Amino acid sequence: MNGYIKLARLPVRRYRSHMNETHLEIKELGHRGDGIAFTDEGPVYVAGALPGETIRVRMDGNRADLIEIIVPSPDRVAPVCTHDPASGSCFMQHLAEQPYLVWKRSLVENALRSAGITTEVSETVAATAGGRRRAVFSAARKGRSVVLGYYGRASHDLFDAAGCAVLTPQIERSLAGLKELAALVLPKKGDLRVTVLETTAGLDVALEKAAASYDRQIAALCKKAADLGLARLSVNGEILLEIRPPLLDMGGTGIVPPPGGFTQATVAAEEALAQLVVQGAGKSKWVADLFSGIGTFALRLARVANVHAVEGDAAAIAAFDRALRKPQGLKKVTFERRDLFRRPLVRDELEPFNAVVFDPPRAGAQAQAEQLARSKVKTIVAVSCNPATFARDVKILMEGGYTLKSVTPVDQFQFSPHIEVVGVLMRE
Ligand SMILES: C[S@@+](CC[C@H](N)C(=O)[O-])C[C@H]1O[C@@H](n2cnc3c(N)ncnc32)[C@H](O)[C@@H]1O
Repeated sequence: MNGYIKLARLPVRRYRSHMNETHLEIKELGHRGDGIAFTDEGPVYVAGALPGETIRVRMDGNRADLIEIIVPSPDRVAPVCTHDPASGSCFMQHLAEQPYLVWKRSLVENALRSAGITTEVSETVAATAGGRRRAVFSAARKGRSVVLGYYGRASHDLFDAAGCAVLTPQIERSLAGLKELAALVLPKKGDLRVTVLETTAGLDVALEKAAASYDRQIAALCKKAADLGLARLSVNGEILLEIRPPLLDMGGTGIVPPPGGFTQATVAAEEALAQLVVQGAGKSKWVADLFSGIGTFALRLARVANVHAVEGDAAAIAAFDRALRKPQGLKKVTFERRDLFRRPLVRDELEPFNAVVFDPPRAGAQAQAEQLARSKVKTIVAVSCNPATFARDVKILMEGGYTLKSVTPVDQFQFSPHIEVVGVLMRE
């Protein structure tokens, strides 16, 4: 009778999950960073587990929650930050640096293999030194307090970013003040998007999805921004305060990016990618830089070649235009705003260029790759943040007669499953 009462009082979920406990041996690391065990029922994915480990888990369909590590991997290390590893995208803090960089390279190798491309992939360039100078946070009310941070992995739980180990020290130090700033304009529903960019003039902060009534807070927002020593503050696309122009140095050319606009997340990655791009373009006299953003590559390429930059975002092109108005010692630079998904540069338009660089968003550049595959352009440098669409686009180019000369992964989002990649192709 006593036993029955005890059992009846057990929460049903705990009782059930106890029944689902089992042991697994992890054999592989998946592309999202999960350990994979192979069972009679198929593969089982376990977040936080590493190949070679024997673990006790609670099964949940083809996933399992890690309860205990019975035999740890020699590659397991202590996480560098105190946050729950499920917060943000820093899932891979438990893997030592060397096997981590090898895993990152395997993400590119596997994507190429899936597209039927076998090629040597260079070692991953670790480009995380100095920390993330651009970070996008969410801010929302949680009970009585305000949280400024990241969403957990596949969850709606917002984790506070305080103490985040992957940010630049300046951004990390500013988090408490930025939270106070965000609290002034939190929307009633949903969350505030807070983009922070460290520039040579200080932090450039863009708040988006702010409460429509933010007008009433303008004085308080400006005071807070000045107290925090921000270079610039924008709310819902409107620049409220610019104490100093938030300047970035793009290989010797100064540029003020649009509020909240795209930049590479770390200076180290920007420099590594740009170096691979400039090297890849080689001695080409005329280079097209497609999906050029604010000119991260174009401004560096223009030191040695004539450049035509093409970008879809009006604010990015306007910033690029402003940067060009100051004498910079650059070769001839032209630009156009154009939607390259709908209207890629066609074969005849590609004719004048000896080299083409493209760096599209995650969706890739299929339409542009199809045009390039029919072109006579000698050198193509494909830059990507998505190995799957990179492989698809490279395959299109190879089917059009290009030879893949090199593939280099660049790690800018430390501990995450994200990887940048640069491929150089030539028509021989
Ligand atoms: C990954 S970013 C690269 C930007 C730049 N190369 C850099 O490194 O800073 C991709 C760029 O493609 C632009 N973009 C997105 N869709 C586009 C489209 N359909 N046509 C043209 N540009 C587009 C974005 O605005 C963004 O600037």
